[in-house]
Amino acid sequence: MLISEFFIMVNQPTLLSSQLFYENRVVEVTLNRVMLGLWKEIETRRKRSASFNCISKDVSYTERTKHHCWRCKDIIFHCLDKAQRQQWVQTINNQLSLLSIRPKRLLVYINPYSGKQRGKWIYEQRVAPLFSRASISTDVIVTESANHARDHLKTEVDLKQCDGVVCVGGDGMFSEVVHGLVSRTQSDSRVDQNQPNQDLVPCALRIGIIPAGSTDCICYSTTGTNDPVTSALHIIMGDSQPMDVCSVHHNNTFLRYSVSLLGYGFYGDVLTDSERKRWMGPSRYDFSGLKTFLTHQYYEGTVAFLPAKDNLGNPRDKIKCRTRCHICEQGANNGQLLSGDHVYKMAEENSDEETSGDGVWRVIRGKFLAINAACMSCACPRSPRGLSPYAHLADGTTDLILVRKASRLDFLRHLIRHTNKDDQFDMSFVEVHRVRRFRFAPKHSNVISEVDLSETSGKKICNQVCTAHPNNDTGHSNWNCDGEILPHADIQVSVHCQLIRLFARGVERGTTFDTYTWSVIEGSNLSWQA
Ligand SMILES: CCCCCCCCCCCCC/C=C/[C@@H](O)[C@H](COP(=O)(O)O)NC(=O)CCCCC
Ligand SMILES: Nc1ncnc2c1ncn2[C@@H]1O[C@H](COP(=O)(O)OP(=O)(O)O)[C@@H](O)[C@H]1O
Ligand SMILES: [Ca+2]
Repeated sequence: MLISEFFIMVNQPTLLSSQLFYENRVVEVTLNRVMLGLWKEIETRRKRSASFNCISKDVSYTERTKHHCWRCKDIIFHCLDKAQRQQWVQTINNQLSLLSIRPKRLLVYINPYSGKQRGKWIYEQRVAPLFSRASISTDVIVTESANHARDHLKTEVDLKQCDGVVCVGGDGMFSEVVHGLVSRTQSDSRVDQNQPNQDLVPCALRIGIIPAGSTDCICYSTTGTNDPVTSALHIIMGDSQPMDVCSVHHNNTFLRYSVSLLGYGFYGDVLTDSERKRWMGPSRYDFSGLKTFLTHQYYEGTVAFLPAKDNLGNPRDKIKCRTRCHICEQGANNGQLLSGDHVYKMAEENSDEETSGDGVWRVIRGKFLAINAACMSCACPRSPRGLSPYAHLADGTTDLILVRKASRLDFLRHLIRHTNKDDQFDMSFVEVHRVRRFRFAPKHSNVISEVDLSETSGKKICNQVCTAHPNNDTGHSNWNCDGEILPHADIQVSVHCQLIRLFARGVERGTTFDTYTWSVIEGSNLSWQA
């Protein structure tokens, strides 16, 4: 069982301090009140972040390693006698019983078809042994169909019987769990999800993600990596990261929630095409991405948005969302989602402003290759800085990225910048706004494809992909909502600040503070050798 997170805080009151043996040396080990485990020894100079865990004869500890990954390691302390051992075990157990942040009972959903279909293996081989080592009991459900987890959470589960919900899979599986938990919380509180301006009730249970999917953007953006063991250790340590959720409505009817990407145009078309190629696994996105890029379709429509307050920075301010982010704290204090009725209409002009109860709406009309809303950075292995590198996990805003009609070459330059350190927003046809709400209305006429076959050497490929393009008939794209296709192009979106919490701590800074962080885990049979 993981007892606590331990910090080296020299002035904290000491609960227990003894000389123990470690690797044939005498070391001074101190346990302090604020769950402080100071392995004082001569070796504090080591300055590694770690947490240790007493299991059987070993003390195991988790250690932060490279690239935001955490690992479990073992260490053996030897006591002078049984009495000393008993004293340590007793004191640690007492501390353990005081910790309520660490989950003891988890409900686990595994999507066996996520990503490369290794979800079950990953859970059984890499995660379950750690949970059992930390004395966490689990109810494991391998899903049998899409929406199995969502519907189970919505209607069947006694939420009081568990301390958290874990999903093993990709962003789609996480989205299922979010829908189940958020909808259940609203129906238990008699809140009507169909009202776009309704304040929603935050979910009580935290959600853990064990990454096993195709994109794993939500896991990567909230931990800094897509490593299953790291995610398991964040769950065991009881980390908590609040997260914003966007609600998506069409004509005052609730459609879906979104926590990462809402993308119309390019990302909507990539998803629509890729759904027919699920058999290809994660590489379906590369194939459909190339195909959609060659199609070079643009869409006409009107975007209206309510800008965020100034104290929440802007999408190009270079302030990254990191553990204990102060911008997210501001967002929570602002109470970003203000209630009340807001009437706004789409302007016919290219750009306009409309006033409503809680601020000035801006209206922009144009032809767009992509309209993306990133409620978090959307960092993932394909794009390590993400769609909007300075977006925040829990500030109550989303970054609205408008990519206007541009040449294919310019669009390629823009896309490539998602994969390196260059600024993808520093281009004349791209604009980005930090917003609390937005609305999109497509132009109700067929959009003519901009493809000029004569300008590309890949004429033949281009010809094929254009004729096969899914949306040429309607002139509309689809919205990609965390990897699910939305049935309507005309949507209203509101951000709900910190509606859910994850077993994560956000992306950690690589500062010396982190390297001083220690934790201790304990097993009931702690038996140090005399
Ligand atoms: C020429 C190089 C172009 C490279 C462009 C790379 C840009 C990548 C940005 C990715 C943002 C991803 C945002 C997350 C989306 C996921 O929610 C969604 C569903 O994931 P999953 O459930 O795991 O399948 N994934 C996608 O929509 C895939 C987008 C890939 C676009 C190439
Ligand atoms: N047992 C199942 N059979 C089929 N589809 C499922 C099952 N369980 C979940 N799903 C659905 O699979 C889709 C993709 O899941 P996800 O875990 O995101 O994988 P990937 O990252 O590969 O897209 C989601 O829409 C989810 O609702
Ligand atoms: Ca946000």
